[in-house]
Parts: sequence; structure tokens; C-alpha cells
Amino acid sequence: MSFAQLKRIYTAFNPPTVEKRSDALKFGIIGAANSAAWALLIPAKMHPEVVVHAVAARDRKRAEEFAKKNGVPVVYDSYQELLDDPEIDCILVPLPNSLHFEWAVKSIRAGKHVLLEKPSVSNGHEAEILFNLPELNQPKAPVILEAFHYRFHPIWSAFMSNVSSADVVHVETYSMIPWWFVNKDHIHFNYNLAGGTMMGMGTYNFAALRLIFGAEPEECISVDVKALTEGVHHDCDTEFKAKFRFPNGCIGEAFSTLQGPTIWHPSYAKVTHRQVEVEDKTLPLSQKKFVTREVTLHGFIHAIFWHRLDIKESYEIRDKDTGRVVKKWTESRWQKAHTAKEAGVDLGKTESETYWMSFRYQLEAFVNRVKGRETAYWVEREDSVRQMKMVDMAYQKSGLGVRPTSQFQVD
Ligand SMILES: NC(=O)C1=CN([C@@H]2O[C@H](COP(=O)(O)OP(=O)(O)OC[C@H]3O[C@@H](n4cnc5c(N)ncnc54)[C@H](OP(=O)(O)O)[C@@H]3O)[C@@H](O)[C@H]2O)C=CC1
Ligand SMILES: O=C1OC[C@@H](O)[C@H](O)[C@H]1O
Repeated sequence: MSFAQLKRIYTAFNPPTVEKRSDALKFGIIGAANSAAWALLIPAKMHPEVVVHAVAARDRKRAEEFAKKNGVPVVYDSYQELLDDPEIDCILVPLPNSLHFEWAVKSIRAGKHVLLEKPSVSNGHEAEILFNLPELNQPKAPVILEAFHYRFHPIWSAFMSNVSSADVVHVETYSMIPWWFVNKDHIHFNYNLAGGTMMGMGTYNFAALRLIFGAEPEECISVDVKALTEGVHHDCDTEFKAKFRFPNGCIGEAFSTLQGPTIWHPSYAKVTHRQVEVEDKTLPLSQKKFVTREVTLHGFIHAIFWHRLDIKESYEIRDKDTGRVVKKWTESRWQKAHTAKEAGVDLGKTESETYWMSFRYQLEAFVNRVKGRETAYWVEREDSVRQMKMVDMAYQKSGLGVRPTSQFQVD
């Protein structure tokens, strides 16, 4: 790894602190969660319109420690007290998956905008209720966003601009987290907290499949899992391989593990297109030109560490009458994009920096939506509902069962 790469990663996690505007949004965090650092605390430092104002934890001491460590000025004794603070505009919900539904509903009903950790809720049933709350369809409704951070990174846009959904014939996705990063006692492996690898990591692969095919899967054909069976961990998948059939009859595959090998391996999404004819006016009238494109994005989930977009195009020139191949060759190119400009994405007035992580791009979009501005990219509410339905489909097929629905009642 070069010095420039190391410097970029270092700066991503230790960014310069920018001056805050007087109309900056005040965020509250419910739960002194580890993921809050990536999702909000670090990107907030370099966002002039974001102030992390308060944190609440089930245990006040824990909240105080978190506040001291992260320079958060206000501490609340309970999540509800934080929601009752009229000064707070936005809430980060980084709770166990099983609590996302209840606290996202309560946040919206308190009139707050919600940045909701992925997966949005425990299952499709909860998603239908949450994302269709009447409060979200009113004028000046709160903004809610499932924190699908990688979808906001410019390399994802560059990748998608090379994918032609109508021509996709096969997709393979891979993601992993090394075993030492996720302890067996982590909330990811607690069934009652809606744990499991398909929830914690697989949902990233599933979203990639849905976006690449530009459609919802019709069927989950197979799911092979390694799962825990003991105590609170029961029915939590540590690793899985799933296959889905999409409306064009083609297959999308997802492999993920939260107990992967010691050395981190970048995620990838590999897309194969069908052969299509391309116009070439330089050819004699008796010949036709065809291309088959393979597009692979390495590092699609955590692009800041490393990524590369590979595009391989296999060309053939054929005789129109006989179909005989007259000539064939392959052209390959690759691309990286840490900034919006490098990917050709328009972020409006904002200039992105090479050290921006996917989470910083996500926060940019979230703030812009809250402020009523246009965003280059967004995860719509219906999208999050469909996403949870795909997760349900896979859990049903796996035999582990859909994650349990919250007892919290919405009236
Ligand atoms: N975007 C990303 O890169 C990442 C996203 N995530 C997502 O964020 C969410 C939280 O994950 P993560 O931050 O790793 O988890 P942590 O265990 O670090 O934090 C979870 C928080 O939930 C609170 N909590 C409330 N009720 C319970 C309970 N019954 N059991 C355990 N904790 C409880 C705790 O808050 P309190 O302080 O009140 O005790 C704790 O701080 C998950 O939905 C996960 O999928 C996770 C990692 C990375
Ligand atoms: O991006 C991630 O990496 C670590 C996992 O624990 C987490 O769930 C996921 O969002």
C-alpha cells in the first residue's frame, strides 16, 4: 500500500474538523453504539451543517463515557428523554436490529428525521408499517433513510453506469468480515435481537443484486447456511450462500460471512451481460459487431480501504449471413473514484475530498434532504421495504425463519 493510500485512509478516520454553520442540524444518538463512529461521529466532524448534540444509553455511565470520548455535550438517561429534546433535529438509530422498528417509529412521531442503521428493521412486515407511517406522507414530513452507505459512494455510481440491467445474465456478490472483528456475543448473533449474517452483511449483497438486475427477485432458489444452534444464538447464520432468480430468468448469487478468514478480503460484485450488437459504421455492410461486457466492482462495501472497477469487453465481428466469427478481441480497463468528480457524479455545490468515506457521502445526502435540497442519490422508502422482503425470502428458504417481529404496537 502506498503512502498516499495510507494517508487517505488515516485522514478518513481522522478528518479535519470544520467550522459549524449557525443553522447546523443537531443530531442525537440513541445507544452508545460502536457503529455510531463510522455512521455519524467521524463524518460529522467534517460536515459544516452537522453537530452531534446528545447521546442516550440504557446506562448513564456508559453514555457519559461515550459523550466524553466523542465530545458530545449532552447526555440523557433514556432514549425517550433524548427524543423529547426539542433542540434535536435528527436521530441516529444504531440499535440492535430488533429495536430499529420501535425507535424509528418513536423518533418520527417525535418529529425527528431518522438516519436508521441497516438492516432497516427485522422483517418485511415491520418495514411495510414503518415506511408507510402516515406521518411520512404529510407536508414537511420527517426524512428517513436506511443507512446503506455504500450506495452513496461515487465508485458505486461509476459501477452502475457501466451496468445495463436489461442485459444482465448473471451476478455474483461476495462480502466478508474476519472472525476476529465480530465476537460470538455480538448482537449480530442474537436471534431475539434479529441477528444473523444475512441481516448484518448479506443485506449489502442483496441490495447489490436488486440494483444490478433493476428488479426484485422472483424466487430464492437455494440458501446454504452455517448457523449457530445454542442459546440466544440459535438460528443465527454465521455464513451463507444464496441464489435468487430474477424476472429475466437469470441468477444472482450472494455469499457472505461474519466469521471469515483472518485476513480481510474486499467485497465484490461481478456482473456478466449477454452479448449485444454494437453499431460500427466502419465495418463493411456484410459484417456485424458484438460485445459481451463483464463488470466487476472490487471493494464495493468499504471502498475507502481499497476498490477497483474492472471492465472487460469481449468483441466479435461476425459475417452477417453465415454467423462466422471473422475477428475477436478483448479490451480491458479499470477505474477508481474517491471523489464525485472522478466518477462524474454531480453533488451540487459540494466539493468532495479523496478521504471521504461512503458514510460521509451518505451524511451529505441525508443533510441535503433534510434541508430540502436535491440529492444525486437516495434510498427511497419503498426500496427499503422491498429490501427487507428479499431478506425474508432468503431466511424462509434457509429454514432458519424470518427474524421475529417486534412486540411494539403502532396505533
Ligand atoms: N454501517 C455500518 O458499517 C455498521 C452498521 N451496523 C449496524 O448498526 C447496528 C448496531 O450495531 P453495532 O453498533 O455494531 O452494535 P453495538 O453493540 O456496538 O451497539 C448497539 C447499541 O444498542 C444498544 N442496545 C439497546 N438494547 C440492547 C440490547 N438488548 N442488547 C444490546 N444492545 C442494546 C446498546 O446501547 P446502550 O448504549 O444504550 O447500552 C448498544 O450501544 C446494527 O443494526 C448493525 O447492523 C453495525 C456495524 C457497522
Ligand atoms: O459494514 C459493516 O461491517 C461490520 C459489520 O459488523 C457491520 O454489520 C457492517 O455494517
